[in-house]
Amino acid sequence: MGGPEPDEIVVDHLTKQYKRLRAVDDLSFRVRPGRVTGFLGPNGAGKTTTLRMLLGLVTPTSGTATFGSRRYHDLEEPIKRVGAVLEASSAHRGRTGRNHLRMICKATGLPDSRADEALALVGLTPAAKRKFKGYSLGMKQRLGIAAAMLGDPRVLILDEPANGLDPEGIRWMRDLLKALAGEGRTVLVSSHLLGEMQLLADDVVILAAGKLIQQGTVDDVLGSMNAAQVRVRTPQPAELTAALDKLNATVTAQADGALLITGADAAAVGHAAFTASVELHELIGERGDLEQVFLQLTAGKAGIR
Ligand SMILES: Nc1ncnc2c1ncn2[C@@H]1O[C@H](COP(=O)(O)OP(=O)(O)OP(=O)(O)O)[C@@H](O)[C@H]1O
Repeated sequence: MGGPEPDEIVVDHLTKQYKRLRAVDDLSFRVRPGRVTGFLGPNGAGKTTTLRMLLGLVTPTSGTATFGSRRYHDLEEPIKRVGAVLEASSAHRGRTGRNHLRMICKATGLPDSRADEALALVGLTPAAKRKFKGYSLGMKQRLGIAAAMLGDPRVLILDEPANGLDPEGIRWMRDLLKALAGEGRTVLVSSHLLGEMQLLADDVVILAAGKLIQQGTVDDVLGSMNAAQVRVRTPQPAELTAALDKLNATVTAQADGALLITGADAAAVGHAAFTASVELHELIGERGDLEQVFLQLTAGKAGIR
């Protein structure tokens, strides 16, 4: 791997130890600009802790989390480099959305005009003069993104942004994040909504119990051996199972008499059957979905720690 680009997120041997609990355990991965990267893991996997270390809100026990090669606190004008939405945005209840954003502009030296631009970006212009206490959860999420986008940052970090959104809101969020990545920004989104990630993300980083389980493009992760699933019918199930055992594939008998095989693709199963002179009546390769891969990858690692 070459040196990092300035807008690349680089997590390098990052560890956070809380007394007896190692929330993040020697974690290394990179997040590239111009793509949406899904940060996935079961509850308690360490996603939020990692994002907080990136943003300088939690001090790592060891290792580093940087933008290019600079820590958040070492960035000049961080509001123009990195935008973050860590939890449903909070604002003073009696303040309007626009005034909330204008106050952030004032505090960070941005022109007031950015408030209205950011409101327009997230479709909140009609609610600009409404008070925060009257905002729905979806509107609060939008306001949080508007705040993160005030400085027009090249890197955007969002922790569970789809929480509380209705299907239309989720589609809106997906389109916005894809468009922002399309402009060359780095977009890192944590979520446990796997179906949504499959639609949204280009790359995924999968975490369980503080450790990296897998990283790659969504296509690669889905296409990985564990995702492949093959459905077979044969009058010689015992012989086929014995032949597949040598490939370390898992064979499960289905209620309808078919065998479901994971850990080998259709070509490997066909070849094993041919070599062992096993007659096949049906051979169908099926692609797993991200949910399935995720469950396989994190199986047994997601327990209470
Ligand atoms: N300040 C803290 N002190 C002690 N333990 C903590 C602290 N913050 C987080 N933890 C623990 O670290 C582990 C990882 O938590 P974290 O919130 O990073 O996970 P997560 O992947 O974001 O999970 P979730 O999806 O549930 O938010 C959890 O077991 C959590 O209880």
